[in-house]
Amino acid sequence: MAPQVLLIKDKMEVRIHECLDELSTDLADQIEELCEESIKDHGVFAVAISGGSIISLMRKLSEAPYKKTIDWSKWYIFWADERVVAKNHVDSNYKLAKDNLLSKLPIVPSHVYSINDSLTAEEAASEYEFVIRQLVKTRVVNVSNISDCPKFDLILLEVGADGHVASLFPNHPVLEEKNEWVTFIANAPKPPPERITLTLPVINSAANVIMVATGGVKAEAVRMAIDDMDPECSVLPARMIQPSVGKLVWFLDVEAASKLTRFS
Ligand SMILES: O=C1O[C@H](COP(=O)(O)O)[C@@H](O)[C@H](O)[C@H]1O
Repeated sequence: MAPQVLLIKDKMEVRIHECLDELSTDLADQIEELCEESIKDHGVFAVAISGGSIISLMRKLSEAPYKKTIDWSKWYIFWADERVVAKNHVDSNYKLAKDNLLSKLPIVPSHVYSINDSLTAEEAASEYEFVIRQLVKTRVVNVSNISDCPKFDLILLEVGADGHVASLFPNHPVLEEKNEWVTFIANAPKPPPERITLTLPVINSAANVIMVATGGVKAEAVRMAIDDMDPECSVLPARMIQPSVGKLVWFLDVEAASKLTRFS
């Protein structure tokens, strides 16, 4: 069954699915389409991924037809955020993606830019920003036309039940960071406390952002991120994702969409 599609603004679309299998297929179709556009435009596809259940929702990419039809040699993988733990730790976003997705795809190993797990949070954030800066210089990662920020071809985010995305948590000073591309926090309200994250200006400079939320537990966060709100209402990180030039597409299941006033 085709998803119900709501067009909220010219650059924002919400796709609501009856079941997770349908959502996964639609997500894989959308990623393949964006990948083809990017490769046609500038020869590569630079993607930042997140942790959480979005990784299992991306699983169709490792199945037919996508595994054969996608040009994996042009993919460059980054992380929107990482927890400060060893790469083989159960909380590592790298481990989650490696075990459940990347190990099943023919991505060139040297195109996988994971965050250094042998450094402090501060050092790892600054090293990751340096790595991205080098890749912007060589145009593996594009640069924004309106700021000096990197312009990832796609950033994939999952919304937490509290409205956080990447490691940008509600009411946290990290939301104010305007200068760094990558920063760190030491006190995340969700464990583990130490994390490294792309900042809001970088996420909002992407050519495309996909936000995923599934399950009734996320319905309130989704409502507060998408519905018309009183400007006095506290601003949720998920609502602060508004690409300046790029496109934003939400992938929801009916449970996560259930509190949206526009959804019938
Ligand atoms: O901690 C994280 O959480 C989000 C997803 O939130 P969840 O509570 O639904 O698991 C994830 O996307 C992010 O990358 C991560 O570090």
